[in-house]
Amino acid sequence: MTATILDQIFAHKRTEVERQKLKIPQAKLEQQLGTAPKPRSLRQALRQPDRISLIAEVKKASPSKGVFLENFNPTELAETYASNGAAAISVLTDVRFFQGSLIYLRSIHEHLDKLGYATPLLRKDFLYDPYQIYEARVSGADAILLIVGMLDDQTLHELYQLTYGLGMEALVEVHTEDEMTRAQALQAQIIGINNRDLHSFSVDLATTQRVSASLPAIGDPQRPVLVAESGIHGPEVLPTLREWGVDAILVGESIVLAPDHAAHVRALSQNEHRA
Ligand SMILES: O=C(O)c1ccccc1NCC(=O)[C@H](O)[C@H](O)COP(=O)(O)O
Repeated sequence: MTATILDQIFAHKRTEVERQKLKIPQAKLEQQLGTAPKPRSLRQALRQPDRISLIAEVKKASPSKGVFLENFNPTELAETYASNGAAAISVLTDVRFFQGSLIYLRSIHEHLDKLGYATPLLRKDFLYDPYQIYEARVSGADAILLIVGMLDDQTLHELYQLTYGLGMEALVEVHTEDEMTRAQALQAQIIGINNRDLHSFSVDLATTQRVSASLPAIGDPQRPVLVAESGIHGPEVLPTLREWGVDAILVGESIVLAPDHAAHVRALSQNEHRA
């Protein structure tokens, strides 16, 4: 049987993490916690009564589509996002398949901090080991991604607890109704529904509507912050997503491919409506 790209990503991630642990042991990361920047709340940034918030992604490449941006400048891109209304910024840190880096996360944090932007940063990667949560925290992440489909319940629970224990928040990503049940059992406060099937890469926006059906009703204080992820091209879909109770969208490809990044970020961020 041939390994899918997702299998290859997971296999390589394990090698990468083990190699990294030899370079910088976890104990060393733990020592750095005292001087790491204080995390900002992703949840607060995303739940706005009058609009759908934008998490804009710093995405140079993807395993399904290859390189999007040849002249890729992560700090410049993040500045464009922050200055044009993005509520939060997702930074892909996977090296091999997305051409991302933890160094980008650190430099974006420092750059935005210098400019006075407090936009929360999400470490977007395939996280399965506590080591990666410490790495995220000392590199300036305010939140991390946990993909339910790649974790057993015990690991999911442990990583979730560690994340909040370190002062960060987790975007808990699901793609199916079963995964949503597991995210709800975790009492996840921020749930992302990925419209992209990570096995076939096919994208269907209706996944958000279908998979969110079991959440508490819109307006119920128990309802988690709901993020629709992937496959969002323009602001024309925002009214529909609003009807489905979506609080935020996570967008990468359509922003980095837009001829004018700033204009596209503004178009996706400025969608005020009556609360
Ligand atoms: O983007 C991919 O092709 C991909 C392939 C395999 C695993 C994950 C993948 N993407 C990660 C993401 O979740 C997206 O980067 C993110 O949701 C933004 O999606 P888009 O707006 O469609 O770039």
